[in-house]
Amino acid sequence: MTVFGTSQDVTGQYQMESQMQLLASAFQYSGEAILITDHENRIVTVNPAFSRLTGYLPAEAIGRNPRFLSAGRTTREEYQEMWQTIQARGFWQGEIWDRRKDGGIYPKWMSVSVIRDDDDGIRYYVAHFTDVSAEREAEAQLQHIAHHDMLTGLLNRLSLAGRLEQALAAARREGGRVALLFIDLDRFKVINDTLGHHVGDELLIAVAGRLREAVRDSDVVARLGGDEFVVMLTGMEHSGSAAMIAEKLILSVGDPYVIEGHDLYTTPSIGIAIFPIDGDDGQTLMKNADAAMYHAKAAGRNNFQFFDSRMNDAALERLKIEHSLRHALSRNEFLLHFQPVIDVASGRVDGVEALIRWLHPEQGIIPPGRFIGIAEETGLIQPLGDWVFWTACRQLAEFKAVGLSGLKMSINISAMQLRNGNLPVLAKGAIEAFGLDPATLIFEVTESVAMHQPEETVRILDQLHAMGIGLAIDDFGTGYSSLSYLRMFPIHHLKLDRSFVQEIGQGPDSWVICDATIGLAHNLGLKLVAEGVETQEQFDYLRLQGCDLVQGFLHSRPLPADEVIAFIRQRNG
Ligand SMILES: Nc1nc2c(ncn2[C@@H]2O[C@H](COP(=O)(O)O[C@H]3[C@@H](O)[C@H](n4cnc5c(=O)[nH]c(N)nc54)O[C@@H]3COP(=O)(O)O)[C@@H](O)[C@H]2O)c(=O)[nH]1
Repeated sequence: MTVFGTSQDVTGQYQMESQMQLLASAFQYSGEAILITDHENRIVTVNPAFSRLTGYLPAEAIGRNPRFLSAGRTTREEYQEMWQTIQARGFWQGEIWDRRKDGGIYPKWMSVSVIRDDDDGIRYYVAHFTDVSAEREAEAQLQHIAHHDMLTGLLNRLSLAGRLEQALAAARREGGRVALLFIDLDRFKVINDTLGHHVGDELLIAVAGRLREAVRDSDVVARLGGDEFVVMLTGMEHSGSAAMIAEKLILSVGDPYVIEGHDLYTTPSIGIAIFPIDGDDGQTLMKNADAAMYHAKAAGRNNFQFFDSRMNDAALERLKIEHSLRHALSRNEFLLHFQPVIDVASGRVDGVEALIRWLHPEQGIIPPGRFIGIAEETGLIQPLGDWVFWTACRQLAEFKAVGLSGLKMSINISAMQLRNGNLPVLAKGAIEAFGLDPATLIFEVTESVAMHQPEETVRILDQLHAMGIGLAIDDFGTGYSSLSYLRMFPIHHLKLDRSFVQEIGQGPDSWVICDATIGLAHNLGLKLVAEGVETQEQFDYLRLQGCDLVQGFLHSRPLPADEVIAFIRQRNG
């Protein structure tokens, strides 16, 4: 069979068609929204990704000018610049804000290209775009993290430094004042160490909220880390305004907190430095506010202090002590002195209180008032307290060995020692190692430590009591004792703080607290020990009121071991 016909080469057409199909699929399935407009910028077509992103179907978009998508956030100038670039270069890329059909606005990253005809006239504009909200949110979050404290949401140290520089620049220009209030929470470490970091964190969040509420929105509140905060005040007429705000912060932060069922208390110590009086730059002001804060701590905490140039010497001194304290234990620089406790009725020495002394190689004897607080804040009180305990027990065994059997040894126990759970084990070890009678050991816990976390204190004191160890509440009258807890503590002694003893004879009501405390102790079946008895008048009054035991310079200062042995032998015969 013969076939006649003509043939034509369709390869080019075929290639063109398959190219078109490929482009159509790319348009159809592109993940990026694509919108094509004609030379008058009327929408000719949109792809499915456009509808998914904007919410508009093709029929709702075609024929319209794309400006209907605008969120109204991109400025007229920005659009003008975009069009100028498109006309001049045939291409533009950038970010603009649009609005979806549902009203939601979003930033989009868009590229616009021009397609020209054979005569170089504009035929189409092709725009590709994607929603970049997620990227912008992530960036904003990173910015937030970089400038804020993650726990409390307050500004961080970095942002504070920036704000401080701005405020100082404005104050220099306009002749204003800037106050920095450096705030450190008193005994926060105890809460953190005893109730755990999650409770400590909640407390910091609550404190941050109170600080924020106590000042104006325009004032800056920042957390530097740990329990350190800074409030920066601007636009003050005089320094008195900073004092008023500090007072307000003390009241607000000092109110009780209820966190995870615990009633918690903390107070702030605040140091104030003011531009231009206390420093000309941010760094100096921060350093001076910090020094003033340490001064507030030293002045009894829960107060504020203005910076004074002499404070830098004190801050330096504190730093030096903290530094050398870290090595003092391994260098064997501590020793114990013992202050006799006198039985009022018999006049005999009933026991002694172990009091630590630091024999500093350059400064000589440093009293505990200058380093116990630092040891508590730095955590060094734990090894130091263990050393005191062990050394006092060894000394008690030596007292017994030289014939002073039955003598009692009172030992001060810090908050951290009380709560870390190790104390009963340590006590058992020492009692066994030195063959001590547990009843000759008396642990002294200050009233504020005991009342800070009373349920926990009861639990630990119960364990020590069960071992036969005697317990005393120290500095009684200076804290805020709840009588119901006092009844629950398995204690044997109340130690009346020396500030009340020293008031005896000083005025018409000077005896009231002494009398009431003696009465309270006896009603609870406890012995009352009066501390700091310095005069015969104080002693006579206390004896008359039925005080059981006294301790003070009238009878003896704290003495080294050999001297206290001689004192007891002479006194007890
Ligand atoms: N956690 C520990 N704390 C301790 C330890 N050793 C001491 N301390 C505490 O340090 C504070 C100051 O103690 P110190 O300088 O030793 O003063 C004691 C006495 O010297 C002083 N005192 C005694 N009698 C008088 C007096 O008649 N007048 C007067 N002005 N002061 C006197 O009182 C201090 C004893 O106080 P107290 O413990 O409350 O009985 C002090 O708080 C110590 O507790 C330690 O090893 N661990």
